Amino acid sequence: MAAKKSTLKVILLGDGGVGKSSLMNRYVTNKFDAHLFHTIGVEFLNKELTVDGYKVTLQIWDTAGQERFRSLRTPFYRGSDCCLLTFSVDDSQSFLNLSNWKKEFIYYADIKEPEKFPFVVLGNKVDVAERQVSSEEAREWCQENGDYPYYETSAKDATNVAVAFEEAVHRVLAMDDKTDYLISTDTVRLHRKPRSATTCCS
Ligand SMILES: Nc1nc2c(ncn2[C@@H]2O[C@H](COP(=O)(O)OP(=O)(O)OP(=O)(O)O)[C@@H](O)[C@H]2O)c(=O)[nH]1
Repeated sequence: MAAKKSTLKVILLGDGGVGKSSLMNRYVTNKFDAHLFHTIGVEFLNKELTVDGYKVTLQIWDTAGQERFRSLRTPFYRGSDCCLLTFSVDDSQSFLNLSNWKKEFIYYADIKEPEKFPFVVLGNKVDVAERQVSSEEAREWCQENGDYPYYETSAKDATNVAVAFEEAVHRVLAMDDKTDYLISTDTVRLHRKPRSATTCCS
């Protein structure tokens, strides 16, 4: 019997500065830092959640968007269950680059059936007044590329951040083969012992 898998790996990709680290930090720690340094290579954080009746440890991998760190990030693409393609709505170049990010991911993650792989697209920094990418343009791109879910997020004020990560989990769970490996909360029974008078031992 296959080992139970309760960890899902979700990877954030997109140009440097679009807000990948900020989105991860907002979701996991509910904090925002206006002066983050660029990521070098990759970093990850875990978050536990229950979606569709399944207990999941979401392992969120935040990658360095800057081109000079390409060779440091690509080895970590393999084994991803979902990819969050991220751009910033105030930076049209980051939107134009989504296709390159998708291609890079499919190649280095060695995805055999790209049309079946769950991508989710995030247009971040919607709190900023000067937009360069409209919601319509972004939705059109998502539709043409595989009907990907699209979320307009702000790591700064937390708009749509949790719902976007949860959608990533939904998308993975919707794939036939995944739920076999996850622990359904219906079948988990916690046998809690009565608390004893002595709570410490040396
Ligand atoms: N206004 C606004 N600023 C944001 C938002 N998200 C991130 N930022 C800011 O944008 C800058 C870059 O954010 P990061 O999270 O470091 O971006 P990144 O995509 O991880 O960048 P790399 O590590 O270089 O790939 C930081 O100054 C953040 O504070 C947002 O939703 N709104």
